[in-house]
Amino acid sequence: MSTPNQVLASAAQLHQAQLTKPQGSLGKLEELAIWFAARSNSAMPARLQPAIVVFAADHGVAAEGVSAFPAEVTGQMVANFVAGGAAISVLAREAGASLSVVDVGVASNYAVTAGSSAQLFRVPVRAGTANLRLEPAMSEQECNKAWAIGVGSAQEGLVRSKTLLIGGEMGIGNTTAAAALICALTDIDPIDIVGLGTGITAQSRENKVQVVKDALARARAAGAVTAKDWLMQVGGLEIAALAGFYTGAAEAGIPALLDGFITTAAALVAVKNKPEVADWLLASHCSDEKGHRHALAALQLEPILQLGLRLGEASGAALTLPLIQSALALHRDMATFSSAGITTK
Ligand SMILES: Cc1cc2ncn([C@H]3O[C@H](COP(=O)(O)O)[C@@H](O)[C@H]3O)c2cc1C
Ligand SMILES: O=C(O)c1cccnc1
Repeated sequence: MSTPNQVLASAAQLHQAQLTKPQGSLGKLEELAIWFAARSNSAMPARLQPAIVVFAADHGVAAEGVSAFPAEVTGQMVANFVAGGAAISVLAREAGASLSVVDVGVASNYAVTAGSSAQLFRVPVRAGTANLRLEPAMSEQECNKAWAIGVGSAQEGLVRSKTLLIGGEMGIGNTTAAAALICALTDIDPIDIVGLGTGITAQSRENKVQVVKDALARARAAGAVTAKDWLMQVGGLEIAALAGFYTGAAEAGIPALLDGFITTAAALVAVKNKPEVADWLLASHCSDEKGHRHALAALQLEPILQLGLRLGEASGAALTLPLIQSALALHRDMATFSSAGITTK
């Protein structure tokens, strides 16, 4: 796996010091330019070519009443992504990012219209996971298959010539799976991680906490130890694909921008499985889902934005793109003190 280039980072830092502004006055934007310089082939990184890939799958645990919406919404939203009407459809267009949808396990039938705004790949590993409260969400083989689809999505034609990869997700019930994974991999109590997802009531949340506790106890008794063990026990097919996606991005030396709670849970799995993946991850925002900030802290990631979002789909990552592109444009295009003839002390 390649590592970020510290020589380019130092060159970028020196360049920042010469731009016509007080030192450090562009705050986090300066850090972003230096971060990308270390991960591109140049101290002056070009405008990013972002690719958004949304992984979709269903969750057997939806039968436990853990979501405010029925499971069929997963497939219906896939159709909405393809038709161009979802939040991520709009935001991808605004940001000039390509949008692809990968169905790794949607259980319901859904119809897609021709003349689509997003490319759809139907490669279901199985029709949704099993109910993770009662049994392993998937087999080891299914988990590896979903993971491999994610790796392939980060390395093959889908993202050719792209310089920033963004993973998104759609899967009714997936905040339950993500919460269980975060608890398992950080040892934080479900009370502090389980949130309201699509907007369940406080009473439903109590049930959701219990579902996560039961799943963790069951998986622990079944001998779950490694990140991949936990992923097959209490994860989801789209979460496995996302973990593979981040791993594939890191292996290809392409930075990946995280979105919300679920993508961060997948990143945690990828990093616990292979710590070097962390070098290629950037956090876009901190969502309103209760445990997100804990998951980001476990990855030692600082989010760029906090807008009270709780949507997923890659929406928070897409919203961060204009800021990142601006950071790079400032780095490339601002005058230096000497070129502008501005005196310093
Ligand atoms: C219409 C609609 C669009 C969405 N887009 C993303 N999610 C988000 O909500 C789901 C997770 O929440 P929970 O665990 O409570 O089911 C995921 O599909 C996530 O991507 C949506 C949810 C709905 C209902
Ligand atoms: O933070 C997220 O990604 C999120 C939160 C609630 C529901 N769906 C996604």
